[in-house]
Amino acid sequence: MSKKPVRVAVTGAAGQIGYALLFRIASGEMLGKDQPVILQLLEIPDEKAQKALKGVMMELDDCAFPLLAGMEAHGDPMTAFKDADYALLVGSRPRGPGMERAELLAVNGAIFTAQGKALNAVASRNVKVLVVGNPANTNAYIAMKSAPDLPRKNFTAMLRLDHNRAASQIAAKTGKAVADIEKLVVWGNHSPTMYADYRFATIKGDSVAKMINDQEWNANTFLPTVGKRGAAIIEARGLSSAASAANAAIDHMRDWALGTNGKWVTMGIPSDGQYGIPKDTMFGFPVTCENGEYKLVEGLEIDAFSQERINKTLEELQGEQAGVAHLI
Ligand SMILES: NC(=O)c1ccc[n+]([C@@H]2O[C@H](COP(=O)([O-])OP(=O)(O)OC[C@H]3O[C@@H](n4cnc5c(N)ncnc54)[C@H](O)[C@@H]3O)[C@@H](O)[C@H]2O)c1
Ligand SMILES: O=C(O)C[C@H](O)C(=O)O
Repeated sequence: MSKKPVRVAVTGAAGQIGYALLFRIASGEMLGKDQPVILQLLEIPDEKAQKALKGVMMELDDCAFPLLAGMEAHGDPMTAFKDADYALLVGSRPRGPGMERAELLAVNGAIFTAQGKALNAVASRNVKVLVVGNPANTNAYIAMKSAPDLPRKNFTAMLRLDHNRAASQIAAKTGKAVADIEKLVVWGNHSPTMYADYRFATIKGDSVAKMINDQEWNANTFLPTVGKRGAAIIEARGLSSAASAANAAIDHMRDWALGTNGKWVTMGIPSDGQYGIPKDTMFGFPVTCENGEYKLVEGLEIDAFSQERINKTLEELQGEQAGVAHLI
């Protein structure tokens, strides 16, 4: 007996990340090789964008994906999000060279007010929402606050690209396999203030911190490399990350839906006050996932260096949050 299709809404479906994302969702990489999907694709109600969306849908058709049970093109979130079980909110403007992500709030923030309201009105009550559009943490906060009838825990921000980047840097430094890295976390904001923390990380049971044993490398190479990787990619590509971002979105949603078997991953989630992070702050935390729910890893020791880094990224997030009060 095959599973009933689930409805997956993706915004910005004709953009860079959308193009790197949709085919992997339709192939089963996000929700499993036994889970049929109906794609509900949202683009701006502009002739050129809708035409580009139709082109993407033609290519999806031409892949003859067995799991693609249906596809819809939309220009209005109120129809795009109807009965959505999953919503990947990518649609928004990317930054260019020399910009900080927070500068995008002026053009992107209001998108997430409207889309949060639409999710609140028409999506499944159990909808899992991932905000990718930058600045992701604050846009996820806006969407969550615009959807008062949906559980707060349904709304998340993408810190998984940062998590994957940190793991890749640690693998390179230690010469070990990236798949063997456990108990890694990236705290805070998807911005250069993020705090990639390998103090608890292990590789086949051995401490990563002890393997590396180099606080200077940690503070002056590892942290800035991970924190500024987005800008480095824009500098190199001339465009912001897309395939690696799509990959992170797949990882985030797959783990949330199908579980992590006890492995820690990083998700941007609304704080309930743990680690001194004020309630509702959309913050990168370590979580494990099981039965479609994430669970915060609590009780981790926060030393003076870590507290200083966490305070810095929290202060930045609180500033962004204060700056969008008019959008909620
Ligand atoms: N959180 C992360 O780790 C991460 C990683 C990479 C990119 N991003 C962000 O993701 C966003 C998208 O990046 P991209 O490279 O795909 O950009 P892009 O410009 O290639 O595509 C964005 C698409 O969104 C559409 N769009 C704009 N406003 C929309 C709206 N209100 N509703 C629906 N669609 C809308 C545009 O028409 C466009 O097709 C940017 O904000 C970028 O900064 C975040
Ligand atoms: O850096 C950007 O603007 C894109 C994205 O957030 C990234 O981290 O690659």
